[in-house]
Amino acid sequence: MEPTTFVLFGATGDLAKRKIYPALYNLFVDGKLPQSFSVIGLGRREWTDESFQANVEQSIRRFSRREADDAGLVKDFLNAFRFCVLDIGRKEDYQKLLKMIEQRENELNVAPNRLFYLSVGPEYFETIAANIQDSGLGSANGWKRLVIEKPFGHDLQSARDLNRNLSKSFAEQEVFRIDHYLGKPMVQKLGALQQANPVIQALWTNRYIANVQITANETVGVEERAGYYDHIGAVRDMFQNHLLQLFMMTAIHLPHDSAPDKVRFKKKKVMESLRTLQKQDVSANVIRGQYKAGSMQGKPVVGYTSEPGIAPDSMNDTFIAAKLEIDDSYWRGVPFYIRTGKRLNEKSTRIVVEFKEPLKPVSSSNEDNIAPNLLVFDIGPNEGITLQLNTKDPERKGEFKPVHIDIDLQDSQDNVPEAYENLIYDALLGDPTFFAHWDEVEMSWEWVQPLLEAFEENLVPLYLYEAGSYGPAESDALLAKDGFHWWFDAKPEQQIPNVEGEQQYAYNSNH
Ligand SMILES: NC(=O)C1=CN([C@@H]2O[C@H](COP(=O)(O)OP(=O)(O)OC[C@H]3O[C@@H](n4cnc5c(N)ncnc54)[C@H](OP(=O)(O)O)[C@@H]3O)[C@@H](O)[C@H]2O)C=CC1
Ligand SMILES: O=C1O[C@H](COP(=O)(O)O)[C@@H](O)[C@H](O)[C@H]1O
Repeated sequence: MEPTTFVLFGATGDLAKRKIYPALYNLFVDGKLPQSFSVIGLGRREWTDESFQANVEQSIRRFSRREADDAGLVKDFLNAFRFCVLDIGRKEDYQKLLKMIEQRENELNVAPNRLFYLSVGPEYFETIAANIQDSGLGSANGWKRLVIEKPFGHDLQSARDLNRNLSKSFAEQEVFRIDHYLGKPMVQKLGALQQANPVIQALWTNRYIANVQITANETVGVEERAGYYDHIGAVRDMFQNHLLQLFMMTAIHLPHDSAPDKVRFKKKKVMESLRTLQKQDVSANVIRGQYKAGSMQGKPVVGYTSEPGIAPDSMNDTFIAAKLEIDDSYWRGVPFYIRTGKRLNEKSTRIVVEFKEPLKPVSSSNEDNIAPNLLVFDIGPNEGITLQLNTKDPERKGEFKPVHIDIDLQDSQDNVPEAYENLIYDALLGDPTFFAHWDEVEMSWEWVQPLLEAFEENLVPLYLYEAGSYGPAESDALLAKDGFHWWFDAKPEQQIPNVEGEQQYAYNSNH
């Protein structure tokens, strides 16, 4: 890996503390940082190198996956960190930064490869990019990269404006747009599972698949982020980015050679074939919800509009479910149901692929128990892959019963890199595969824009759902219209027959 100077805007902030420093430390322990590596932290706070290093040390002790108990190792790691007081709007501060970086590069005798990581509010992205360009920070004789956090725009127009402005200073191949769902280990495996398994490849079409369900349910409410969330809602916070990225990663058909350009090209193809919704069609295909008071794990919780900082008459969405259709030869006729929300019954991010049931039309009475084959990718909080098949139950007159084959990934999970580790590592390597290309971002906003307008104009009802439930009943009805239901919601009538204690096949992925 090439020598790199990691220039971190927002080095005193929450994201840096909780995610970036722990990720860097884990990479360091795993020998995945460049031999020659410096971090220059930036912020307005009057930190010194020493106070910066002390803050980083606290962060890695508290949040990193790898133990920070080897004093020598921790010292070596912290030695790479320097701090520069900088106000994003002050041009002269960038000259000071340039001198400091050049001095570090000279000390270490390394090429001026600079990775600028913007862990600051989106209102600063354009100013920072322009100042990097104007100050000469971006015109040294090495590579430069820009890593930016979400949100990338507030709607289609603002995203386009932002992109146009950033592209004055950074070319598309230099911009690494983080979507942390793309860094999740199971999401990174989706493509490989398809590429390396002809069985999956062969089944990945409308000939065999009845529908696909993508869920990202959360138990948390708005937390302390009222000011941010009340203007954003589930549609911008999760759906436009994370959920549509999961959708693309599920629907792509990958060639064996998965060079970054190919993956991105295939994702773009999916978005190009995605049937667009007109504003007036949104309410038939999209369910908008907001949580009301309820209970979470037996404890009462307030409704969204009673949360601190939220207007009592807020119409903001804390839940969204949508039916998407892809108009290409692979997926025509296969609905993709996508949902996400806060204050739901459980934290789970999951993709369920439900297969068609060719046996059903010729079934006799003892086949009533036949459940569809399902392929389930659990993305979080636990990773796993499960295949639901049917077998015969010798104790019940040979009735059919479903069994689960669990691909048990638990043993190997203790040391699985976290999303930010994967993404920072890729950014250091310059591998853009798991970052959002502008085309994907733009097409996601294009699809979402009619939803934003329909929400704004109240063309879509806002359904209230009880905190601790699985969202509004209308989200169930969205699937019921097509003869389907959400899998794995703990509603008794929708549960698959209990297979506990019955024959199960467990394969450890290490075997
Ligand atoms: N926190 C999280 O879990 C997540 C955050 N994000 C995104 O990451 C970004 C950062 O979030 P987060 O760390 O939570 O935010 P914080 O509010 O905790 O930190 C903001 C950072 O920006 C710096 N900053 C603000 N204004 C200026 C300025 N004028 N000049 C220089 N530095 C400035 C602050 O430094 P100082 O005060 O020292 O000037 C601070 O380091 C945001 O875009 C957020 O949306 C994305 C996903 C998750
Ligand atoms: O980006 C965001 O993601 C989190 C959920 O992330 P996860 O990795 O815990 O699934 C969400 O809580 C937050 O509102 C959103 O901004």
